[in-house]
Amino acid sequence: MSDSTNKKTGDIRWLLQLAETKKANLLLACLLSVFSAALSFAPYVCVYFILRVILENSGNLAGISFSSVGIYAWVALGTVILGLLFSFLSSVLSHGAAYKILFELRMKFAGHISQLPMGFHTSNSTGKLRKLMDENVEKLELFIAHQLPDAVGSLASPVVMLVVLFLFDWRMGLACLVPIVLSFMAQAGSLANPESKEFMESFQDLQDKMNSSAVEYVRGIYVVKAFNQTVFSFRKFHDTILAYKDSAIRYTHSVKNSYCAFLVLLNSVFLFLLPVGILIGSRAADYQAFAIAFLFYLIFSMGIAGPVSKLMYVFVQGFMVSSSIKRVRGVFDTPVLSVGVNREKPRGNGISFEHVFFSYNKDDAKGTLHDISFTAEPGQVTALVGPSGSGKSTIAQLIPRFWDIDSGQIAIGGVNITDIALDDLMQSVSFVFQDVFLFQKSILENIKIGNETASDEDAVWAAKAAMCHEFIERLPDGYHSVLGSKGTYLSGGERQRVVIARAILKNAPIVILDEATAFADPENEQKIQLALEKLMKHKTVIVIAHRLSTIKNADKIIVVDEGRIAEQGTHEELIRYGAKYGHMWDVYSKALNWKLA
Ligand SMILES: Nc1ncnc2c1ncn2[C@@H]1O[C@H](COP(=O)(O)OP(=O)(O)OP(=O)(O)O)[C@@H](O)[C@H]1O
Repeated sequence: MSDSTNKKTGDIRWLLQLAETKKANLLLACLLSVFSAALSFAPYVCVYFILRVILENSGNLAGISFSSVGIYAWVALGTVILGLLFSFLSSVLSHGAAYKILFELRMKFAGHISQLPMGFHTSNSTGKLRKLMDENVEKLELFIAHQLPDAVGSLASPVVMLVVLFLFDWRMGLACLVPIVLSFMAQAGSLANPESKEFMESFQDLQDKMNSSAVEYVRGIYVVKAFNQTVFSFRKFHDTILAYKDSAIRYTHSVKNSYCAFLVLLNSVFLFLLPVGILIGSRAADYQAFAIAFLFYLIFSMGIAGPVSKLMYVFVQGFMVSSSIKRVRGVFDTPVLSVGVNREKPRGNGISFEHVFFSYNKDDAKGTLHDISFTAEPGQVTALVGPSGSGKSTIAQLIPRFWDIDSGQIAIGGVNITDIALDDLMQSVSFVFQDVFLFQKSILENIKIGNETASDEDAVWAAKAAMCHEFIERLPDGYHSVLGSKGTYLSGGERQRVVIARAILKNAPIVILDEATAFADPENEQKIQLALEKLMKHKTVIVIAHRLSTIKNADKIIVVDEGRIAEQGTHEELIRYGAKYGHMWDVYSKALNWKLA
């Protein structure tokens, strides 16, 4: 689905390709909708025949065969019931197909975005992605379940309507057709209006912006409250709402004339039919035949506006849905991280960086990392130190391919990481971030994210190893306590240890710790350190730490400065060398003494 070959395919066709197994159901739903639309005109034809029976016997009402009138009446009733039944069945089939497609689409969407590089996520806000996954995908459901059968039915309606219009008197049929064509022209003018086109395109952009700023506002509510900001002082949110409102008002103004003309013309069939009818009537040789036809067209003209309005509605919705499809498809068309054709499994757990160059912004000649080369051996701790912004986290994040490098090579167990299947790569690496993220699920489930096939006993074992067991047992529902409910709130240090338990359960051979103990208090830090020791045992460990005391005993210390490796060695070697690390250690030791003094 994400193949570039699909790019050329029409958006609606792309959506229909998703239907796959449900194609037959959708086809049948559309067919039933066509039957239902065609049957909606049948009662009018029956009315014509009833009128004919009545008027042909107008001089002698007693001679009217009520059995033939009754048949037409029953046929009319039967077609109405059958039409409703077809419409109902069509709706059942299309809804069934739509929900199946919706489910598959959401699953594929979630799977796809998890395989996209981090760059995609940093340039697409959470609010925008939420809207895409939620509202835009929902619109596709609306389209498949309602608009698609309606559209097919609505397209069939004018054809049947044309046939019926010219069935009894082409001149009166033409008189009814003229306002319909004129109303179409008026509406087509509005759809072709550059302003309305621009609105259709910008409509979703503005909604996206409103969503993103709403999510940002809610996420930043701590800052808003701490600095006593009001809703209106949160300018971005406020401005996006205003931009949306302005755009909607401008659009309404731009289409109001053509839309009013469309409605007025569509409902003015009488205005065209009456003079034509009078003219024909005044010259009619067979007045009775004329009267029957005229009465028929007068009645039929009342049923014209409904299907035509529906057709227009379907057109407008088609515009909207195609914009939604474009957006969802845009995400699917974003290439996932590529894996070489010769997929290999790592032949060990050592990590090597060879002349790695990387830049977040490909247009920035300065770059972020330059010529990074080092190895991290299995069973050893390799520490990355250096000033803030020097590139330590970036180096660590390149290992699980959060980003792809520009040149050079990163290998695990001698295999280029781009040749390792993403699942294998993810299985090889555990990442413990400074920013802890826990899902609003039970603690047990949060730990089991590390290894979904693990048993509950294993998860409890991991929690014990990560020094979590004690505080989890004290929670209202123990391991089944859902975070954020019934007063289940964890401190920063406790959250950190749950994340370590998750990593212990995952038992990946490579462990990356990004400032894992940065904000812990001494008691928590000791517990976290004990938990980390269990996690790090016999693993290839990469540690990023500001506090040099925590990495003093590392097997290798790599000093990063302005995106380059300045020096590397053990603590003693680097102190003896007396350059950057020596200076950092001096400053750090003085700061420690200063704090104690
Ligand atoms: N997602 C990103 N997009 C663009 N630039 C980024 C991104 N993340 C980091 N950078 C930039 O890359 C450089 C290195 O950042 P990085 O986070 O790797 O440094 P660090 O040494 O880990 O810093 P710290 O110790 O403060 O966490 C910085 O200039 C930073 O602004």
